[in-house]
Amino acid sequence: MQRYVIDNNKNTNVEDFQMRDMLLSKLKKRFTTYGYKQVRTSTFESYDMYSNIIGTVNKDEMIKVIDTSGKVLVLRPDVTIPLNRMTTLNGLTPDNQRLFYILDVFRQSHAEADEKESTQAGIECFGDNSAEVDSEVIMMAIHTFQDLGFSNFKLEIGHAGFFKELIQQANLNEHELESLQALIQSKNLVDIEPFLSQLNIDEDVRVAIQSIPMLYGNPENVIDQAKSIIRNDSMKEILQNLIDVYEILQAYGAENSVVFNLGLINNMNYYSGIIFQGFVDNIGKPVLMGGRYDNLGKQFNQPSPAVGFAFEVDLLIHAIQQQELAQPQSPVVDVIIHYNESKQQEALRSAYVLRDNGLQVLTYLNNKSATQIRSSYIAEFNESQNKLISRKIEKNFSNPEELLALLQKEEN
Ligand SMILES: N[C@@H](Cc1c[nH]c[nH+]1)C(=O)O
Repeated sequence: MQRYVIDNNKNTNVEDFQMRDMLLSKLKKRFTTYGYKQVRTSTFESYDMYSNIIGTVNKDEMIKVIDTSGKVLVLRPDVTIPLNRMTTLNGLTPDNQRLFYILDVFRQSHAEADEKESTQAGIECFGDNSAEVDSEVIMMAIHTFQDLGFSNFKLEIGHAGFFKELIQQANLNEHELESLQALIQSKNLVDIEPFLSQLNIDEDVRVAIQSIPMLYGNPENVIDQAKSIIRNDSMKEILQNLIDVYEILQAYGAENSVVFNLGLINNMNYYSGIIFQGFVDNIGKPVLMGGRYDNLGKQFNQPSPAVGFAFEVDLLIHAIQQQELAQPQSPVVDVIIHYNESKQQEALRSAYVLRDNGLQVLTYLNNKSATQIRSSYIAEFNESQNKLISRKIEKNFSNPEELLALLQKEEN
């Protein structure tokens, strides 16, 4: 028989779903405490928009669909771009400056052809380009990592402009630039030197570029080292921006969670300022990416400073499972009611009252087996008595209201 399975490992079971739901509610709660409001964007986007915008997802990685009128669409490959378009076109209001989303994005890289769909939980903050906002956004990411129980996570902070400024002085063609970016990204010190020597660039620019992969680690050390390769005022400003952000992170008490990496290069090319990636143990890829992208709005004819990030939810789940950070399994329901036929009316009325008060209830006639299902309480209705049982108590009650009162008292 044909097995119509497209993506086997995406068929998650109920337990995985519950754990995912718990994770998402933690993320939502945290984002909300920083004043962010949830939004969504359309699943279908115009292919033309993505192909005309500079610095977006690689065209080959987008998943295209054709609608009934023959128009080419793409499945949402990124959320930052449509949200940026939405806010720049609608104009900034107090309500749309701080937005968050939990949405699927669709991309298919050649390296990971099976992965087409992943969930991102992200935030975007529009309308302010201060170091305070950069730091607050980074702090929010750190706070979220802490909520999820990761003890050993790191945020690597860099700057999209630092590398770009240096590179401009080297006059590389597109192909050379791509190769150099790949070498720097993989910190391939062995190959960088010969690669740069065969290009026609100034000696001191070459030495400066060569030192970029080493600009990694303790922020204070990196800042000191970077000072020695500064070549113009823009680079000086960039370094000052990094210093400012670091000082504010120190004020938050978050300095131990960050390292500086001036060789950091993010996938998206729309970044113009500070950029960052988040890492946890045993996951070879960043589980979080973000940064400042002040120039993206200009492509919708409306400049708008903005900064944001997105967590890769599927990678987070993988990490949580690996590190066994998920809480022990919670009861499936609050109360299981067992009843005899003679007590049916009383038992079902009790179930109604409890459910009406927000409790999760399952009912079983004549002790029909429900032993597999975990519940915090069992309520028994039989000829002789009505009894509420939990690990801690065993108490009699005579009507639904009394049962509810008992449960409420126990929970307080
Ligand atoms: N959209 C980016 C993440 C991001 C959100 N905001 C800023 N950057 C990505 O998919 O990598």
